[in-house]
Amino acid sequence: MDHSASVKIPSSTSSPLSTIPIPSFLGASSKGATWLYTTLAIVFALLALEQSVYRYKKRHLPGAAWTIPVIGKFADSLKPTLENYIKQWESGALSAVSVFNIFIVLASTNDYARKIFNSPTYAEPCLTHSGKQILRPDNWVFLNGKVHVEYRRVLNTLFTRKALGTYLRIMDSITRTHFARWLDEAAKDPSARPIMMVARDLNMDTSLRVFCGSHISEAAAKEICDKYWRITVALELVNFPLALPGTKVYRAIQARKAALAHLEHAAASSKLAMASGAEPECMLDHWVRTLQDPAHKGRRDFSDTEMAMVLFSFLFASQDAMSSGLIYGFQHLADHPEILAKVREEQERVRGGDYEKPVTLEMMDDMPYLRALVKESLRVKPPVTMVPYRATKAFPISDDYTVPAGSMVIPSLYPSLHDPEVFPEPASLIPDRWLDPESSANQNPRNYLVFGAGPHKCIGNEYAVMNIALVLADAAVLMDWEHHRTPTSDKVQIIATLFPQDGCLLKLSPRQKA
Ligand code: HEM
Repeated sequence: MDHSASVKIPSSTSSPLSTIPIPSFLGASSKGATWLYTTLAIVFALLALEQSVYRYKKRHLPGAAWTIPVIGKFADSLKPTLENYIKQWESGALSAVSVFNIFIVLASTNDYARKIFNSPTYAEPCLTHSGKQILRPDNWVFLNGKVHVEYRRVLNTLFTRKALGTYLRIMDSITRTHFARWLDEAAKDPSARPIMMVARDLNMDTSLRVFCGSHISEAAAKEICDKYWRITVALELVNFPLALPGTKVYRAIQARKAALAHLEHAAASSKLAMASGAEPECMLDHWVRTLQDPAHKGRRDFSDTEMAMVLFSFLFASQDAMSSGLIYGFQHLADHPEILAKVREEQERVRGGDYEKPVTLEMMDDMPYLRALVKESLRVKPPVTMVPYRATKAFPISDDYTVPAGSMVIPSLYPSLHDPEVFPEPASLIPDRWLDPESSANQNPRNYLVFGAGPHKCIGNEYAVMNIALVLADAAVLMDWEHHRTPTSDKVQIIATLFPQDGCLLKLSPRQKA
């Protein structure tokens, strides 16, 4: 008999339930309903838990009272703007956000920023949330404490004055080659064009030749340069959590693998060249030679992979920051002809009118105005606005707040560099503030956080200033450039570092001397 056709409800509920004939379709849907209600209850409980955890961690810090379920402020982190960051910094010395349930504490004051940089027992750099996946978790930059100090001690030998002198010659020659190409292109099409990508290419070419000299082929250098953009665009504060094929992080990891293979090959080639008694011509050669020196104290055995990972960490740390510094250097000089005139005056004095002569370190030492300009340009538009760290344990950052273990804790550099007490007219480009030893800028070196602070402070800071200064000095004597200003020239876009939104449109021509 088909029970579904006629259901008889017994008059007395005393009948055992098992005897009630339940239609098969109703049975399935009530099971489905149970599942549905259970799932909804679990989801609801998880969402409530998510909010409670967020509020528990945030405590009294400024920040949204509720977090958007699951994704939090993911949309903001995909499209970060300087305006939003400034709003966040202005909301308090410490403030909180959450993205994909990663709890983030932002520190805006100089004291808190320095405290994070200088508390290696509580916090370690994590670069971005996916930084370890892109760089590889065994990269030396993730070391901490004594092992980090010892590793860095060896790497410091790559930035001695003697080594910088060798690099300067390479930088000078690559820069001139690129400028000749820029001018050729400009002769064919004299319209103003964005220098964003050509400046990135110049920077990548310079880095690869300084690091690897002729141990890297043209084809390999081109492949690294072409693929590097995939790494840049993956450097969001927090990425989609899984590095699945097609995601930005996945593509960045593939680009890193390709770069590492070429850099390993370069390391092996340098070892062979140095063993055969060749003269050091690049950073790798300097490194191999230093390790062979009987007077060298410390580790001597670095595998090709380890050397490649160090060079990759340098590329990773410098490509975006240097490109940003260069582009704003060009834009600032174009927008301040009076400052460009002073740079040219100094070049004239130091180079004595001979613009073909390669620039030496001694000549650079004699260019204080140029160095002041670079320092100021990096202050006005610091390439890196903040440096993500991770709290390795509960971090009592202030008397009334402890950053929960596992959270991101981010020292912000921008507010210290735009503090009006230290830098009057903070948004204005005033190189002279660095030429007066008594100025508040020079009296407060703790505020100059362009290169971070503490044990992980940028190892390439002198290299960086020297390279940007050299490029701008060569540009000042070899080219004229006119900035085609647009409504977005002064607006900032953040793609890992800061760039003018319109890519900085320049009209280039060979220098017409007065
Ligand atoms: C304008 C250019 C540059 C800027 C603004 C810049 C800025 C920074 C900042 C803010 C940090 C984090 C410091 C901290 O956590 O305290 C850093 C770290 C680092 N930078 Fe740079 N940097 C630049 C160029 C370079 C260059 C050219 C190199 C290498 C040739 C380099 C290599 C590194 C490395 C390896 C670290 C990590 C150091 C460690 O963990 O011990 N940077 N940089």
